Amino acid sequence: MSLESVRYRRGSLQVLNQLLLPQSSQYDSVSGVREGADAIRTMKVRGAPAIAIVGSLSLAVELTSNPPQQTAELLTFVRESMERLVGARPTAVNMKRAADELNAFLSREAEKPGVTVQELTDRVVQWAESLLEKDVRDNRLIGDLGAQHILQTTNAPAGVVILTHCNTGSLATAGYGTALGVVRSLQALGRLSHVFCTETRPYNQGSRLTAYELVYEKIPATLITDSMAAVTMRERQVSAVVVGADRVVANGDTANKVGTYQLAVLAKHHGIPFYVAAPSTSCDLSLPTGGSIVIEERPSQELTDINGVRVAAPGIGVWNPAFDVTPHELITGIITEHGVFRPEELRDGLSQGK
Ligand SMILES: CSC[C@H]1O[C@H](OP(=O)(O)O)[C@H](O)[C@@H]1O
Repeated sequence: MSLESVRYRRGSLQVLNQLLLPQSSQYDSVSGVREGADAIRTMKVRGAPAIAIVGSLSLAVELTSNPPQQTAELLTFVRESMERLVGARPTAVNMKRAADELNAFLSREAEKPGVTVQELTDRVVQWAESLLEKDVRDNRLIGDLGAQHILQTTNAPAGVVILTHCNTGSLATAGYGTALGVVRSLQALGRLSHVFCTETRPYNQGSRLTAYELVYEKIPATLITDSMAAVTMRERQVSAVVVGADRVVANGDTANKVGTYQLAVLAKHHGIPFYVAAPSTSCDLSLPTGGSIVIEERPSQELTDINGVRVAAPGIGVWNPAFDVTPHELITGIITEHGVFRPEELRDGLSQGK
């Protein structure tokens, strides 16, 4: 079984259908933007960085197979395609950032004298392709910087114990992962004792995806239910909680998988450091606080049903937000590819890292 969420070569994009994991490892072809948006909306593909990468590559494959003949047509197609992709899932900022950056890039390129529509199309495709390598590079930096920081600030002579939530590994990114990247770097240093991963109801990214990644890489780990987080922190010598992010805003408030906020409250209560691991592509400094973040609400069946079988009482009301916002006061540090910052240092830290 493979841990690659995406398989891409120019003109061909395949995504690992994460709805079928861990039972089966099936790659589905994505031939264009509509299929890319559907794969994101249905959560075949998920994870803030992976959403932006698959969305952008779905545009690249469509442009490769059906290149516009006029520059004006290209500009309109790219703008409308990115709007469609951004609309697939609203909370993670990565796809919106990619859309804004690509539209700005293309506008600048289109102003250059004598540039042809084919040259512009090629530059859009190359721009999308560059996201793959950049994401893996960023994740390895996040992993190494986060591991070093945790080793320097925690006393864990027998090895570090990490509690993590949702899936933030190779299945949520182009590879290596963010919070799971920190786990991988600690493991590579021989300084990881154990990982506790939460089930992460209702989509079960923890039991289906993170557990799959940890077993695959023979990283010592234990699956717990979301409701076991408090007793695990009290009785299992957790050194640090490390989670991912879908949108970190200017004051450090962070939207992440629902259940993250309560982990932060529990970590505070138990005196355990709480870290958000996220690339700068998951940061949105245009929003001053987390109150402005749109929280996606998903179909009630994702909560009431298991494998298509209803387990909740018929007729009960359902609230199924996919994310919650952790206030910056509960966050010890934000681990980025530019460094580890306290929430109040984030804006300056990112601007200096550019
Ligand atoms: C590497 S960030 C992954 C981030 O995205 C997940 O959300 P979803 O599975 O709904 O796309 C979750 O919030 C993770 O922390």
